[in-house]
Amino acid sequence: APAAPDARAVSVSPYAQLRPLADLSARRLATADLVAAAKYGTGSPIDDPARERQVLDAVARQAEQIGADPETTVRIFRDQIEANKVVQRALHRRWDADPASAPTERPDLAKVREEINRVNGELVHAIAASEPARTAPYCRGLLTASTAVVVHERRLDALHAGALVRASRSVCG
Ligand SMILES: O=C(O)C(=O)C[C@]1(C(=O)O)C=C[C@@H](O)C=C1
Repeated sequence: APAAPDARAVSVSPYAQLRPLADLSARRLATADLVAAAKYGTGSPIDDPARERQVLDAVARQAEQIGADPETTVRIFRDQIEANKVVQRALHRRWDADPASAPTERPDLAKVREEINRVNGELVHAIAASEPARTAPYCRGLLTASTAVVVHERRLDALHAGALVRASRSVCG
């Protein structure tokens, strides 16, 4: 039988539930720079529907295993993926316009995906543990605050800050 959701979630403050979610989203978004560099100049498209399917199937399974809602989890992950693509597209445009700013080393996409998989697993848990906060009427305000703190702590530029907001679009509700 699937394990019950983390019982501690109900006793952790709503802000303390959303904060790790925002931080993990930012960590996942940081991988977009590496994916963009891995694909740049190789002809590999930014959009990889087969890989997206894999990611969404895996997180749905992981959510079920811990007794969390797979549909909510998938919905939130679709936004994580969209946000990742926002960053990749912007970087490719920037590098096309200014080749001197393009990366000089090409990361191994398989390695980057291993990191993405690790963050995905942590995100599934953070989504599950934040259920009370995500369904609370004050979720929006706390999410905005969490996002602002993460933007500041991680010194995110406008591109990544905007993408982080995109990533959290369907967290509340
Ligand atoms: O793994 C990739 O190729 C990525 O570009 C990352 C990612 C993701 O966010 O997981 C984003 C876009 C692709 O369509 C597939 C997956």
